[in-house]
Amino acid sequence: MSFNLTRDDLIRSQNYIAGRWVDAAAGELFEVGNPADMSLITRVPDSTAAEARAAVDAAHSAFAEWRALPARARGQLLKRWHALILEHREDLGRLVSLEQGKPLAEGRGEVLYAASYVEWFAEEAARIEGDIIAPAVPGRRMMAVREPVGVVAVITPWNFPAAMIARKIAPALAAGCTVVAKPAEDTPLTSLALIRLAEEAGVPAGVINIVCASRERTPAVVDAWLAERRVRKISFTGSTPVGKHLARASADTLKKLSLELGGNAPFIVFDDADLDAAVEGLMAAKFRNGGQTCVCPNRVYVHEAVFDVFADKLVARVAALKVAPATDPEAQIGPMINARAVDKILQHIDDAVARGARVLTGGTRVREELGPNYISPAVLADVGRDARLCGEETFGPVVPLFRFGSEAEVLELANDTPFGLAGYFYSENASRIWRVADALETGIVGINEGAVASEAAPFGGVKESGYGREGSKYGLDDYMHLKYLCQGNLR
Ligand SMILES: NC(=O)c1ccc[n+]([C@@H]2O[C@H](COP(=O)([O-])OP(=O)(O)OC[C@H]3O[C@@H](n4cnc5c(N)ncnc54)[C@H](O)[C@@H]3O)[C@@H](O)[C@H]2O)c1
Ligand SMILES: O=C[C@H](O)CS(=O)(=O)O
Repeated sequence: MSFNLTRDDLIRSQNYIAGRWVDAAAGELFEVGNPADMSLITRVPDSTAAEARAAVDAAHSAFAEWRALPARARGQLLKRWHALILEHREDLGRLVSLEQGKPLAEGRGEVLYAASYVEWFAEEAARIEGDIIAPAVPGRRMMAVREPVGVVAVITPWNFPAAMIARKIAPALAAGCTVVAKPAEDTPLTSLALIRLAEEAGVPAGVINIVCASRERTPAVVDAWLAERRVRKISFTGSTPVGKHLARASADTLKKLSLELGGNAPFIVFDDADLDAAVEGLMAAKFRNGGQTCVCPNRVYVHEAVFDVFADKLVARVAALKVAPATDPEAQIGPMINARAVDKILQHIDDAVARGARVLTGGTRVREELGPNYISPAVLADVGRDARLCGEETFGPVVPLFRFGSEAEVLELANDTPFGLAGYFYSENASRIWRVADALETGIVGINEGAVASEAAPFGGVKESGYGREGSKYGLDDYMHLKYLCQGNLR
């Protein structure tokens, strides 16, 4: 199956600034490749601070009119955008899989996930309300109103090229903010296509602006936004080191921050768990996007009484996973995004084995006739607690199994990380469920469930996984601030 789109104009190769598709002033480009076979897809502008500032000029100029538009009118435009995304979901799904590598079924699924955020905030726009406050003294009226923060800089990762940018732009626009966006250098095309559809939906010029930049040029583009007082907020999804950099660098202008950062999710299987459900939950949580998600289990703790049975069940399922490019309709594990990712995953495996771990299945390069980015899904047993993968996100199809004895022991292990995004556990004991759910130091907890993503839920982390929440009825708060109005001298 080819990746021919029915609308090939959805493959954009320019920035979108002030309602115009434009090249970078210096005309420089960088390549966007297909991780499945390293072929060239297209080239896009390699922007500089000049393009970054032009985008801010456009967003700032558009802000007053956009925020003055009634929120329900903004919601109507988001609904039109949502309808266009659904109308083009096949093309968009193919574009996701083409540039990111995930199996096409996942690419299609991601587009629907992205669309669900646009729909959710189209509806939330109508519920932007404030409070009337009871005054303590006569002749006074008091209220709290919610206002958009202003121009928002959106910076997104490569692993969900549709959902992550939709999860930011939708609430920003619903709130009345305008946006300057920079997608990940590995996967800019889906973002450009989504913004083409927003343009078609009638989102006014300057409300959304997107500039592309290579890995080398990205710091200059983002630093220009960090220095801009007119940029009032940064909404970032990506690694914790970059998130920390943005937090430090935005301090001079005290920008509002949303930081959706790295994870190191524990996955705990208690001796009272439904083991078949736990295996299926782990398969769903771990191997989505080939293990390249921020909420993938990174450490799997199995009670010693059920370890061998669970490991056997798991290995049977993992060994059967099909590694293939997205063009293969039976693909379950696609290529990793790039060589750096493959190297890190293999280093984690080698380090664990060097410290005594046993490889029960997988963990090697495969399908090399297709390209260098394919790894067979791996299950490791008896991994040492000093292994690198205990402290670092593997971000790949590797399941390290650890034995544990008591609830207290495993909770100490699970929380022994600077990260706190997601955690999962399987138990059929009601009292234990609430003890463990309370004790896990994460922003998200899957209880007898491995697939927790939902636009209706507040998504975000604690500790060094960042702060802020995306999605849910709380999702607008990150793009608004409260203003207190006090009117006196009333008779
Ligand atoms: N919490 C979440 O919702 C979530 C979602 C997806 C990915 N992630 C995390 O993102 C990481 C993987 O994504 P990634 O490799 O794209 O992360 P990354 O931090 O390398 O890149 C994310 C974005 O930041 C940009 N960037 C990189 N260096 C920068 C710099 N010095 N200054 C400004 N911007 C810079 C990149 O170009 C990209 O657009 C993982 O840690 C994963 O856990 C978190
Ligand atoms: O990789 C990070 C994503 O936010 C995971 S999810 O799709 O939101 O679950």
